This record gives sequence, C-alpha cells and structure tokens, in this order.
Amino acid sequence: MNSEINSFPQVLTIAGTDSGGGAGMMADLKTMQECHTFSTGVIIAVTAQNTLGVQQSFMLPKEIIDAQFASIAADFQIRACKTGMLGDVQHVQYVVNNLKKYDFGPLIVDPVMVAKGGAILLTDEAISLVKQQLFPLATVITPNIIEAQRLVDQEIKDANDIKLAAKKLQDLGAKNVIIKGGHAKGQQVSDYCLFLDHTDLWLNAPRIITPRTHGTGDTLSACICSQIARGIPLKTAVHIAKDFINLAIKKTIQVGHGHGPLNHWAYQEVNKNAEL
Ligand SMILES: Nc1ncnc2c1ncn2[C@@H]1O[C@H](COP(=O)(O)OP(=O)(O)OP(=O)(O)O)[C@@H](O)[C@H]1O
Ligand SMILES: Cc1ncc(COP(=O)(O)O)c(N)n1
Repeated sequence: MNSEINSFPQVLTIAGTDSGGGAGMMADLKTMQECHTFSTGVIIAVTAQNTLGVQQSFMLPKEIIDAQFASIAADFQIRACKTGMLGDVQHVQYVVNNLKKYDFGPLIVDPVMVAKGGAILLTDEAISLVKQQLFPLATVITPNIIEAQRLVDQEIKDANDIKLAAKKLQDLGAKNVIIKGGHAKGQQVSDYCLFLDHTDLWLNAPRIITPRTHGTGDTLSACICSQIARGIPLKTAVHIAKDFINLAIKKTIQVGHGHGPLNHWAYQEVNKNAEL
C-alpha cells in the first residue's frame, strides 16, 4: 500500500444542497476548500433555493444515501465530518446508521431546523431522534439560539440561560457545545462554547448590520470541521472559525435579491501569508 495515499486531510459534509449556492452543502464545500481540506459529500436532500427562500425540496431515497456513504468509505480516509439539513425522522435514522457503520472521525452536528427564509429543514418529530441518537455521536454540536431553545424546551433570555442550555445539551451526550448568537439582539454577536473538560468561553464580535447572512451557520460548522481534520485543537479551531465567518460577512459580495450569500474567500485574502 502506498502510505502517501489519503495523507491529505479529507472531510465529509452530510447535508442538503442549495441551488442558490449560499447555504447548505454548497456553503460547506466552499468553506472546506478555503480551509485547504479535500471535501466529499453525502447529499440528503436537494433544494430548489435562492437568496429569497426555498422554493422546493426533495428528500433522496435511502438506497442512494447508503450508496453515497459506502462509496466514500471505500476510497477516502475522512478525518472529520459534519451534518446539516437532515429533513425528517427517516433521514436522521439513515444518517445515524451510516455514522455507526463507518469511521469518519470527529462529527460536528449543526442541527439545522429552519432556513433564514422560513422553510422547515427538520420536522418536529425528527428533533427528538437528533437528541437521542445523533448528539451522543457528536464531538461538537452548533445550534443557534432558536434551535437551542427547541432542543432544551426552555426559553433563552440572557447569558445565564445560554450557559444552562449548553450544560443541558452536553448532558444529552454532545461532548462540546457551541450556542451561536446570530439571532440574539445587541451590538455584539456572542457565541458560547462549553467544552468537554468543563471549561467555557465566549466568542465575541461586533454585530455586522447586513441582510447578507445566508449560510452563516453552515460556514461556521464547516470551518470547525476542516480545522479539526487538519489537526487543529478544538479551542483554536473555534477562534479560527469565528474569524472566518466574521470576515465572510464583513467583506460582503453583492449577489441575489434577498438574504445574500457570504464571501467565503475573504479569510484567505486577508490572511494571505498565514498558514491556515
Ligand atoms: N450579523 C452578524 N454579524 C456578525 N456575526 C454574525 C452575524 N450573524 C451571525 N453571525 C455569526 O455567524 C455564525 C452563525 O450564527 P447564526 O446564529 O447566524 O447561525 P445559524 O442561524 O445557524 O445560521 P444559519 O441560519 O445560516 O443556519 C456565528 O458565529 C455568529 O456569531
Ligand atoms: C440546504 C440548506 N441547508 C441549510 C440551510 C440553512 O441556512 P440559512 O439559515 O442561512 O438559510 C439552508 N437554507 N439550506
């Protein structure tokens, strides 16, 4: 066997596509590329989508989902993987079964529930399965505040509520928890991280006033996934991901009429000489 084969960091995104290119698997692939990792993908759902919303979506059949997992497992050595839009109970179960069958390294679960335009990307019935079966497999979970409220069935009003919710989510089996603050109010955007070793930290940045935030959650979790695949420790990875997302929002590009997409190459442009 040639030991050089598969020495390059490879990652996997398990998600829905976005024909508009801004969110879902498209945001993941762009981010993973910018992070100098080779990205592969298992498509769970195909959406007809643009910056104005989701016009249609189609959940793929089990056979082709299982086949995608098998193809990837047969040829690549995946060092970290992430989930995005999973759709419904059946599809969460297909993903759980495959993640138990193959070793794709540390798992980042972004429990995507509702798109920025309001479309449902995870049914209510699927939420409990995500909690019971997917979270215990996860190295990191990255709910936003609204998702965290649904997951712990508790209103989140302040920083203390965020901390309590993160602890509850950790008790469900997720090793590390990041509650994203994009949907909160205030001049700062603060993401709370609670780590396996019980240490915690806040990732703070000034709130950028813009409608161009399509795919922010996907991008943050994909960046963390790629950093982990490159061997970067999680506490460093979350700081890099926060810088990456901040620049991707700040260095805006004028695309689409609605919730515009991010500038995924901004981090690389700003840090030209930096080793990612
Ligand atoms: N207006 C903003 N200014 C600066 N940072 C932001 C802004 N909105 C979101 N972020 C950052 O983007 C990341 C994703 O947060 P957000 O809460 O938007 O996730 P999300 O709702 O899951 O995203 P998505 O809706 O794309 O799934 C976080 O790191 C958050 O701090
Ligand atoms: C396929 C897919 N996955 C995830 C999102 C969430 O992104 P956003 O909340 O920014 O719309 C999306 N819109 N589409």
